Amino acid sequence: NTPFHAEKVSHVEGDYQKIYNAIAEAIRDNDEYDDYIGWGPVLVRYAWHSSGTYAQASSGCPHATGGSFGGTIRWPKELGDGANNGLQNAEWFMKKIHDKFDWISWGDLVTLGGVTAIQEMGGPKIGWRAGRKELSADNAMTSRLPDASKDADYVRHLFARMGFEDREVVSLIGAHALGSCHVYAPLLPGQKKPIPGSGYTNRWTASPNYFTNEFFKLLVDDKSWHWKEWDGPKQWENKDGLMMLPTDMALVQDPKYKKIVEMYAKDQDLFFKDFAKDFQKLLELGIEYPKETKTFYFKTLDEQNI
Ligand code: HEM
Ligand SMILES: Cc1cnc2ccccc2c1N
Repeated sequence: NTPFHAEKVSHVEGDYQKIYNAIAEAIRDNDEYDDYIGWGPVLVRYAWHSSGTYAQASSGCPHATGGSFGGTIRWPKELGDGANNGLQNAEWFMKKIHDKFDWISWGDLVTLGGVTAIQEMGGPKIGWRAGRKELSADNAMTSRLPDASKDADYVRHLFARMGFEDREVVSLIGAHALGSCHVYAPLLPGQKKPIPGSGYTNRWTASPNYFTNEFFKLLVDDKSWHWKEWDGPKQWENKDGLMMLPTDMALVQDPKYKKIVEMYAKDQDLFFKDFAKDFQKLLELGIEYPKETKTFYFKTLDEQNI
């Protein structure tokens, strides 16, 4: 029940490595974005949001829908979904890359951006396959992405719709070691009025632009979590002013999720191995690839001495 068939592409790994390098250099050269968190985290969220609209075939809907295949997150209807607040910035960043490499499909570009960001922030190598295409705005998907105010049962159900089980859900949400939450999205160059973010606020982790298992350690080791006293949406806060969303804290409120959080808090290598597999699965939801399609593993800038 994969609704979309990837096309056989004419470009080779080296061509995509050039785009990887352009994205990676743009991340490195614009490090002041979002108070020096940089562009990495929002590009990861952009790739995840373009993919997380996927729904398996169900009694309600006879065939699978959504996912990253058509690059439909670019269309105002999908990008304008409240859950995507702030991702206009990622779109602005990626348009500048697409101007230089207009041969790549938007669906491939968005997911390649997520892979590049994870690897350039010290994360594991993520396998990536080309062949997504451009679908029109009437394929845009809304109100499929998760609501952060909910509990563990809601999270389990929402990710089951995408075909993920408990261990995959926990590893994927481990990406919340990265980046921040924003009442208003960071200003773009020349922008006067900020656009709304998710409405949550955050002081970030100690290393918001390095991919680590710190999210899990914070959940397990820190005993100071309490409800934040403020007039914004309910969220948790610890003694250092760090935050957790209700759906983050749900991962240690639910006994099954909690066992997995403790496992990743103790073993960063295991987290990296699982995340690499699960993030590729997320970015490829709903897509069938020709059997001879090669999986590319890109080199980081450091590995190329660039
Ligand atoms: C229950 C599931 C999830 C919920 C409710 C959720 C919710 C959120 C919210 C509210 C923000 C703050 C956005 C902002 O204000 O800028 C955020 C940020 C982020 N999310 Fe998630 N998320 C979920 C799962 C994921 C997954 C699966 C990934 C990736 C694999 C991910 C990656 C990120 C990243 C990297 C950021 C930081 C973005 C930035 O700093 O601009 N999240 N998430
Ligand atoms: C420590 C922490 C917890 N939750 C988050 C949710 C979204 C974005 C960033 C987060 C983050 N740095």
